Amino acid sequence: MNRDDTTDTPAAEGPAGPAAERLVGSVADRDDQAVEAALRPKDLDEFIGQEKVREQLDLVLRAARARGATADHVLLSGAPGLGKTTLSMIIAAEMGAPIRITSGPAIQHAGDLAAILSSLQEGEVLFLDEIHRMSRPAEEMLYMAMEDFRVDVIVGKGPGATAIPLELPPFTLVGATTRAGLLPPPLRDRFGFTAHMEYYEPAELQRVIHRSASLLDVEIDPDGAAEIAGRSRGTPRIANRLLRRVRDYAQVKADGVITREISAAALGVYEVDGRGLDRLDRAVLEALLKLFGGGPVGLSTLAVAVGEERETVEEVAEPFLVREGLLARTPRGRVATPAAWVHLGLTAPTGGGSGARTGANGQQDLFGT
Ligand SMILES: Nc1ncnc2c1ncn2[C@@H]1O[C@H](COP(=O)(O)OP(=O)(O)OP(=O)(O)O)[C@@H](O)[C@H]1O
Repeated sequence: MNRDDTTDTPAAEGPAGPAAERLVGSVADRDDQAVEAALRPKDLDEFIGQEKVREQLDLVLRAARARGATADHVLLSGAPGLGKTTLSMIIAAEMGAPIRITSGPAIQHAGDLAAILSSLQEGEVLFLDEIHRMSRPAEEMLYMAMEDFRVDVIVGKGPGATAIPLELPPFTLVGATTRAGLLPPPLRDRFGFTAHMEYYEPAELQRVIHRSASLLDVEIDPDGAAEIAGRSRGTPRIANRLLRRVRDYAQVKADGVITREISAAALGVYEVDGRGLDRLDRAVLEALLKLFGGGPVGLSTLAVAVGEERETVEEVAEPFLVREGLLARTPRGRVATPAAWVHLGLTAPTGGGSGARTGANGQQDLFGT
């Protein structure tokens, strides 16, 4: 199948590749890792936004505490940087339990998982990031561990192999995934509580920025925070990263106080525009509008036009452009929406010549009639 044929929801940016190096990339870089620990909310009251998730989780944890029991297993899904790791640490803190952190790709053999599980303390929280990337044998071992707090350790090979049952202390598994749809149903069904984390509203990000600014001892006014929030792509990690770059600018070019003008000027230097698009996002949109009249155009052609790999365009630039309603993936190729023309300050061509107007399969009315 031609991959231009995709009309599905784009995947979140993956952990590797160009996404990891962008100022507006949602995956943590080295710099983020150094400061994130200091910025993480420590309990549910401090955790901003995600009201429903917080309310439901609060009930789950309170009930478990009242019963003197270990909390149910929790599955957190959502894009990178929305607070899954933070929430897992809060779960442990609220339960007064230690936490062990690992990830699906780190568990390649069932034996790796058996070693971790067998060393857990009673009530411990095991945070398994990217749980959808665990190996199959480990996944199957996890089924039994989650349900019966027991694993079968296989000793030996071939016909002589024997399974030695091993009892585990009760523990809480917190699984995190950017791709809940990739989890096999038997695994998904073993979580007692599942929460989907949504992108944050600008007002919530503004609160995140104020909180982080105060922890970093940076002076910021409400307009300055609003300006950063509007460019943070709904993601607290990006908001915190942009805040740090704006802080640098405010210190070097001004008196250290972050205002709307300072935020806009600083993020202008880093080529993050008013809506959070960066150089690559805008290059893709510009090519689509200026070279192809708004489309439809195939992904490969678009990628050549911007001098990038098609995977970079598809996985790094497009998800946000689609989410923002600036670009649509149609069976005939990529099409710019009216909002894309407005955002770049360009005028959509009139008449029937534009691909955007003549686009097929339900896209004809993108510009209205
Ligand atoms: N609700 C929130 N309130 C305040 N800060 C938040 C919130 N959610 C996330 N953050 C901040 O954003 C940063 C990234 O959060 P976190 O590492 O928990 O994201 P994640 O979803 O686990 O990302 P990944 O999937 O890449 O592991 C943290 O430093 C944290 O301080």
